[in-house]
Amino acid sequence: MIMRAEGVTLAYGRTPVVHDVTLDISAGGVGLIGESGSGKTTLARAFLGLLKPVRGRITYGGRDLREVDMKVFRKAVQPVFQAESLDPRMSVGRSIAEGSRDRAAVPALMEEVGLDPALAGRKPHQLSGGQRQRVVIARALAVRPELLILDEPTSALDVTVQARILGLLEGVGTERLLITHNLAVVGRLCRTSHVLFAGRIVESGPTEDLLRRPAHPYTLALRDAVPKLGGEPPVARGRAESAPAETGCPFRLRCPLAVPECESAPERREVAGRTVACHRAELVLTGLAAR
Ligand SMILES: Nc1ncnc2c1ncn2[C@@H]1O[C@H](COP(=O)(O)OP(=O)(O)OP(=O)(O)O)[C@@H](O)[C@H]1O
Repeated sequence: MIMRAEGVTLAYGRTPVVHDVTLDISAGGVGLIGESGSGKTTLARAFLGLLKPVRGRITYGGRDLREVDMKVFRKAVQPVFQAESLDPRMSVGRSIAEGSRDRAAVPALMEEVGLDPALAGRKPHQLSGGQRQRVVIARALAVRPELLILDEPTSALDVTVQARILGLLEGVGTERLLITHNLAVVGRLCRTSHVLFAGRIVESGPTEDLLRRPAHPYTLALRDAVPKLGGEPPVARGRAESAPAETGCPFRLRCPLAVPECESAPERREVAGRTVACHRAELVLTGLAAR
């Protein structure tokens, strides 16, 4: 295991937005899936050491992040955010060399991510969106990190370019935590996935199982939104506008299967090889819920 969140609660000021999250970043890729505002980026920031938990802890190599040498950590764990994060005034070659301070390595890195080294002198706006995203990946790889934390690395790209970037990431081999609202993306890159709703993990398990047979109605709604690659946020039978419930199951006001029992918060429990927080998981698994 590379990193771990143990009972982590994260807040901005006094407002908690991620609640009691426990998850391991282990080999094979880990996906964090949820719609806009579910807390994915907030959790990514905590894994990058940019936001401190108000409860629980984040560990790296088994040690609390607060005790880890940040110089070592900052190289080992690299963010891959959207290409808009590139400095517009800097040539892409300089951007790539920024972390490693090794200009000589730039051509090889550019080739590694499928970019012509002749483009090194260009500014980001002189490249296509897909090329810019490759620059962001090359910049992260320049320091030979142990783990990449990828936040919606392909959502700004059209579907064919998106597929090529996913192919590139598949080939890179560095361990990854991948954040996305798109289940199809984690299907390619992550062995294990966690589904986040309103700052809580509602389902965790092998990505293949989550995609094939979701156990939580929210995962089901996300999965059924998959054909709209990079498209709109998922809807659960037209009730997507409802705010999360403050008591009981947070999804219950949007859930087509909600019953009075859902007014009490469901415990996380093991069902069919995954961990799910839903009173109705067995019903979802039978497939009846999809009709
Ligand atoms: N700097 C901030 N200050 C206060 N609240 C914030 C801040 N950043 C995010 N939030 C709030 O925290 C919650 C989670 O936001 P977060 O950006 O983590 O979600 P997300 O799942 O990554 O969404 P998206 O896919 O849109 O990026 C939201 O309610 C958001 O409004």
